[in-house]
Amino acid sequence: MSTETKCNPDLVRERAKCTFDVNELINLFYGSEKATKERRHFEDAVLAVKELKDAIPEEYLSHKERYENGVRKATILRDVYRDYKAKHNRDPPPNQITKAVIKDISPFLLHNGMFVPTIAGQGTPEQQAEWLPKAESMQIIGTYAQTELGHGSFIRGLETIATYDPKTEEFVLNNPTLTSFKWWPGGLGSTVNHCVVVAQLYINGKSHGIHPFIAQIRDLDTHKPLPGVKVGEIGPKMGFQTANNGFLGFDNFRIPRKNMLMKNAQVLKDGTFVKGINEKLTYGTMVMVRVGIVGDCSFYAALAATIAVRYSAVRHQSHIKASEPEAQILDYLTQQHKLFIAVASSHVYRNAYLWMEKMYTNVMKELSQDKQDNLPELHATACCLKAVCSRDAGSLVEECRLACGGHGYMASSNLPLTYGVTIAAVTYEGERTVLLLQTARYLMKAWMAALKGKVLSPSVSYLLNSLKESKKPWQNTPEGIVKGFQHVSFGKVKAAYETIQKYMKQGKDYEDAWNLASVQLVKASEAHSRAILCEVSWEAVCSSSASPNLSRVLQQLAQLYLTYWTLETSGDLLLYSNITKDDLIILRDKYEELLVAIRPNAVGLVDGFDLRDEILNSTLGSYDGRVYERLMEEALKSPLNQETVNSSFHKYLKPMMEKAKL
Ligand SMILES: CC/C=C\C/C=C\C/C=C\C/C=C\C/C=C\C/C=C\C=C\C(=O)SCCNC(=O)CCNC(=O)[C@H](O)C(C)(C)COP(=O)(O)OP(=O)(O)OC[C@H]1O[C@@H](n2cnc3c(N)ncnc32)[C@H](O)[C@@H]1OP(=O)(O)O
Ligand SMILES: Cc1cc2nc3c(=O)[nH]c(=O)nc-3n(C[C@H](O)[C@H](O)[C@H](O)COP(=O)(O)OP(=O)(O)OC[C@H]3O[C@@H](n4cnc5c(N)ncnc54)[C@H](O)[C@@H]3O)c2cc1C
Repeated sequence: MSTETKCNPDLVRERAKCTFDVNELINLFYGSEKATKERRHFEDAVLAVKELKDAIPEEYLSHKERYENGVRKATILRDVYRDYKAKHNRDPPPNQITKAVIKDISPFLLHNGMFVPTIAGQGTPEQQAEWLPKAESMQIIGTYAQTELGHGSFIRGLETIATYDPKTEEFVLNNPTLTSFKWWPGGLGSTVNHCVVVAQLYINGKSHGIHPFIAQIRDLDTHKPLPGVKVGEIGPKMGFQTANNGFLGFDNFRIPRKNMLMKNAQVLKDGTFVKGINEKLTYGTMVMVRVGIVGDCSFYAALAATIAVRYSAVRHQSHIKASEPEAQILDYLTQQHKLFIAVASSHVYRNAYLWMEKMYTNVMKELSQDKQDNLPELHATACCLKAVCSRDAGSLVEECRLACGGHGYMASSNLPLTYGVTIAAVTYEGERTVLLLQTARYLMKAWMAALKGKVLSPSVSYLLNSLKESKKPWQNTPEGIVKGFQHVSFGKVKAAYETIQKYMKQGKDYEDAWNLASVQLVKASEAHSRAILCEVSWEAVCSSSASPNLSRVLQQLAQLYLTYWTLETSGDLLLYSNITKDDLIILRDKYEELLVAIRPNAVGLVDGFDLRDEILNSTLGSYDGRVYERLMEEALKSPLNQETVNSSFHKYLKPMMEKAKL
């Protein structure tokens, strides 16, 4: 029997309506038919491992049990990765199967996501040769320990100290205050035995800024903290329950000189400090992860959209016309307005990620040739896209959850957990406002260069064009809208710059003027991000190799994104571009037409994300649409349903009722 015949009939009908080839979309989204095959093959291999299946839903486990189950599954998953590599002589293809296995966040996320990359990116060839084989094969497990109780954003203010002792050729690590304790690193709580510690380097009483050091913190056999190490877990959070975030403090803890990662700056045996070519290269891992987070945002938007769109196709409630049966809630235009932007945004973030990945790879290549010219552009762009995509993705996931009504509030919908995980990215790897202000620094410099008629980097060259060109009449085309967003960014950058100048003319120094203009600076960075997202995604759609049928739908999605944000930010466009009220009315109508045009393909579009049921992990979103059956099946797994009468009845309820009779 085919899967289709077991499906909810609404979903069968939806799939029959689809005007494009879903497999073509899947292959386009993931790169190629080969990439799809390899990814699915790997996912199959993981899901075939019986031990990775959970007996009961994670939510019924205690904090400790949940962590232990997470570690158990992460180690099995690690074996599957290793076996795949041994068999195929290459890493497994990019995939999201960890989400099907760990459900929440792996206690190894920081090992793979930051510990290994930091050794690779910040270590000398000798250090890489020493640490990488051990780390990659999991002989040692590590994390990235930077944030402290007192400082996360302002990393120059970190208080962990590494004092060089030339007599023994060692660094002495200390956390002199409570606020200097490391706080947050994933896996630190109970999992890792090593970490990259970011600390202030002192030589002969002189500070040399922050640098990364490798420290072994637990015994490899007993796992006990080494003498001089105080380490533990920070407790339950809004999400990330299995990430095992921890705290760490050192008391005169010695590590050899070779444990400072010295690709950028070095400390010689005699204590001579050799400065790197650019001290900000020490922040390299964060830049890489910020790029990766844009890709993650695409995944989370796709996951939430898949669940909410499928559910909305299955769910019937009320009537559009009294004479007709109860409507699928997906037929309400308000529902389409809530959901289709999540589908469209997932594609936008995916294209932005691929674009950023190219920029990242180019800059890394240039850095290996000691060329740094494009590093500021990479940093500025990664900061603002990470900031804007993570916040937007969080809001989209929450909107999808709300769009599922009461059932969206069930843990078994997987939308609450997904929200907790998605929204965390607004804060980690650089808090949103702080990162937008980094981009604003870059924009102010670009603006000053533009005023002097200098050539600007590609991502900000529109500032120069907008400065040179007189504003042309608004055009209600995608290209016209992209230009409009560039005008908004131009206008906001100019206004923020002029506000700083105004305060300085009033006698304020630059720093105070900056702070007074910072709300505008943040808005300028947001507008710059929106202009990039619109331009990059529209160009990607126009240059795609999709068939005419698919291309039409992808263009509709991209236009939906452009139109949605035009309407959302119409005040800005009225202020800074030549858009008129009439143009906005035309675009409002166009937006509604787009929702109606996308509607028949809604289920096909989310099927095109190719997220299997195990990854969705949702009663509401599975491929077959057996929503109500699954809700009931999951409810019956509650421990409270494993007994007819709970002991609390005899202990509390009955005595209470009897007391009440007296
Ligand atoms: C291609 C990639 C492909 C794939 C990616 C692969 C994997 C990733 C995949 C997915 C990701 C998902 C998960 C990953 C794993 C982990 C995530 C989970 C947990 C999270 C971990 C963490 O949170 S770790 C801690 C992160 N902490 C921060 O982000 C701190 C934020 N703060 C800062 O970065 C800095 O303090 C600051 C930038 C805000 C300020 O620095 P400061 O030294 O004070 O600088 P200023 O004096 O303000 O001067 C600024 C000048 O320096 C330039 N600058 C700053 N940073 C950089 C940089 N990184 N690169 C280059 N230049 C930089 C800045 O532009 C200024 O220049 P001026 O010319 O204007 O002076
Ligand atoms: C789930 C999760 C996982 C994490 N994992 C790790 C990890 O593995 N390793 C690690 O080292 N860290 C980790 N972190 C820490 C994370 O990187 C920091 O929390 C983050 O960088 C924000 O720093 P903060 O907490 O100091 O926020 P703060 O800087 O204290 O932010 C608080 C408020 O102050 C504002 N603010 C701060 N500075 C400025 C400024 N200059 N201008 C304007 N406003 C400002 C912010 O905008 C924000 O509104 C994790 C955090 C989370 C939530």
